[in-house]
Amino acid sequence: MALISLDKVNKVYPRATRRALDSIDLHIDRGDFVFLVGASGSGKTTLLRLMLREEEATDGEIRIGGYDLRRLPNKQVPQYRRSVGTVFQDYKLLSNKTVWENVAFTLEVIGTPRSAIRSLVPRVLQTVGLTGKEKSMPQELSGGEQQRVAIARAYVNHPQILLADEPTGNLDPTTSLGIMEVLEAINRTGTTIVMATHNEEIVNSMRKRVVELHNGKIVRDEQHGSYDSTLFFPDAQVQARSHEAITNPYDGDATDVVRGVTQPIAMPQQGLQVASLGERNAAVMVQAVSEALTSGHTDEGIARLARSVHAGNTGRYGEAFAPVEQTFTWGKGLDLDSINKKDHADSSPSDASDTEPQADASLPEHNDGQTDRTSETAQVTEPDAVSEQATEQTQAQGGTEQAEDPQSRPAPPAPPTPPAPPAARGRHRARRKKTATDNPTSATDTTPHEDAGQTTGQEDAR
Ligand SMILES: Nc1ncnc2c1ncn2[C@@H]1O[C@H](COP(=O)(O)OP(=O)(O)OP(=O)(O)O)[C@@H](O)[C@H]1O
Repeated sequence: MALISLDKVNKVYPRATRRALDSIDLHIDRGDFVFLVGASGSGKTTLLRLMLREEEATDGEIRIGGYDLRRLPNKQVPQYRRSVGTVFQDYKLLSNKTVWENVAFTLEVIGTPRSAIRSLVPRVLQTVGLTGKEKSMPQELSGGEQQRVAIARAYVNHPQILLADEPTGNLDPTTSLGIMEVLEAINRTGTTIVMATHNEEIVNSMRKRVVELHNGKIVRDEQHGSYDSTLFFPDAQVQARSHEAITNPYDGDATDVVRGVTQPIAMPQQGLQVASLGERNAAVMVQAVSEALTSGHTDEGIARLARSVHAGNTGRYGEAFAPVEQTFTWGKGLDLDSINKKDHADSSPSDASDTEPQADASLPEHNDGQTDRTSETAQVTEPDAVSEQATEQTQAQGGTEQAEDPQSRPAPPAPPTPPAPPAARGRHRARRKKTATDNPTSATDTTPHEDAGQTTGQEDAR
């Protein structure tokens, strides 16, 4: 039975003149990775909000992970949401807490002991490339950094499902690549991911299942799909790009579609001395994602995306992205040596070495075998010692310090001019949402969620 089942779902917002969702039938199996695509206003966010039970369907059935959302009493909604991680473009970080505290708070709410939190938070932050930013407040972070905190918070409690609404919106290609690396690693731990996106390069590179919405209806549902729909925009350019996305880019023939299917990673159990369910979930998840990112196994989709980023592809719509060489890389990241090697190795196009880690990404030993579980409501603050240690570690690795000095980098090549979109595709033009990057106060003004994966009302009582 599918983990996510929607049957004949309609959604009509109050005062709306048409259905935001119209007779949606959608079934998603456990462990799937699904892209939701479609023009602005086609219903992607509405679909995600129904799955989170932020909105209720007007008609139809929604069953997710054993919960019947149409009949779920409001008092059980927070419990349901604990099994769903969310990464939405408005970040939903706790504006009055540091980066450290934002991640720690999520762990704290699921019952992770303080000792484990102290051990886990640095590892989580390292995984998402935020070592050294522990003491920063959300409003002191860039949009990409805020998004990474949101991802860190979303995955630490090992959700069954992760809903992501344009998690790479407004971010440069390299940062987007890092986010996709982490999402792909999370998916390989068994978490089902549903991600709405306008990012053509990501969809075409990853070759996951693609569900396209148009005026609230599902008009396309393809395994290993591409971004472009030839169904509604059957012009020659769209058709050619769609064919190219599936059959050609960079690494051979269509059989790569099959090779590109991600293999699940074993969730590590050994060597972890755990005291509580919350601690076990968080520790296992953090270790699994870290190992997925540092294992040397590169997912084919991520490798294609890395090559696409390296090639300077900015997507159909040619957003003015910063060049790769000027962008702080994280996750496995890209480094110039690998890129240069790749340039000279086009004779072996399936080589995925672009995405090898730049530095020793091995994690510190996990030594939190303590069982001194503290009160679930204990305030977890950022230990200076750990923070300083993390900063020193970053400096030793030449991480942020080096990357933040663009002067030391060679001048980047000018990115290629993207093709102008055909007139018929105007409705699919990538849309810039207003985010914390555009308006520094927007992240801080966001209404918090009620549960652990998101902001909860509990922190207000602190
Ligand atoms: N709270 C609301 N009240 C009334 N109408 C809404 C509301 N939220 C969304 N809509 C409408 O529902 C339709 C679907 O919107 P939705 O945000 O789901 O689209 P989307 O595909 O996510 O768009 P985008 O790509 O721009 O984020 C649109 O016509 C929109 O105007």
